[in-house]
Amino acid sequence: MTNKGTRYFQIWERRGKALSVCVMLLSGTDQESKQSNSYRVSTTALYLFLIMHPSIISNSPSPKTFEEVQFFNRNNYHRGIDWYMDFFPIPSNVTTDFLFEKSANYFHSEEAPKRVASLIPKAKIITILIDPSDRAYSWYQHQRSHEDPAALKFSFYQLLIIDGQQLRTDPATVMDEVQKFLGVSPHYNYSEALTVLADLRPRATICCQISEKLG
Ligand SMILES: Nc1ncnc2c1ncn2[C@@H]1O[C@H](COP(=O)(O)OS(=O)(=O)O)[C@@H](OP(=O)(O)O)[C@H]1O
Repeated sequence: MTNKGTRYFQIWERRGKALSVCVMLLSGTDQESKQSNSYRVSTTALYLFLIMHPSIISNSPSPKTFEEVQFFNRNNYHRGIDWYMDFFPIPSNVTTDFLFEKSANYFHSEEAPKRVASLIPKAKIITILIDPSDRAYSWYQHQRSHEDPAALKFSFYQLLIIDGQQLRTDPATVMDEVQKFLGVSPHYNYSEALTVLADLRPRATICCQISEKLG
């Protein structure tokens, strides 16, 4: 635990806040895109379902960071635990150990996991994963609705999404789809050219088989 983490933890204990705070480190699947990788993964639905529960309390919105607290990933962390806890106004008639917050950018922050581990070692963390192609399509439609120039330039019909697992186990079918997508002719019969076992052999073996077949 860092010195700062230790100090915060002592303050935390002094305040008697021995609470289980659930920090939602929300995740999309596009880890390359730092801007968008935690959006469109159904966080709103989960958030709304959680706050329906009478024993679960979420943070009050932060006007500065589009409602999310963004405590663990940004300089807000240096404002201290009191600043953070002020986002959790617990009504006097409610007793609960279940507080949570979701801040989409925690997922790809390098600092956030370390800080959470220092400050709330028993935190429970929820991550949502969705199919990357579903998520990509959702994000694309979202960007178009906000008139993002890049999204408006391309139709989704210009994009073919390949299942990487299927490419390993059933490459001939995938290559049929690729040919159809490209509109290339003549149709090349990959079934005859490739004989790849459908089980999960080591990649080197599969590559060797393909190379041998392609000669
Ligand atoms: N009940 C339920 N369960 C699971 N998913 C649901 C549910 N309700 C809505 N949705 C879908 O959530 C998608 C929006 O995700 P987010 O709320 O994370 O979007 S945002 O980042 O806050 O803009 C968005 O997905 P797409 O419709 O594919 O874009 C919503 O349809």
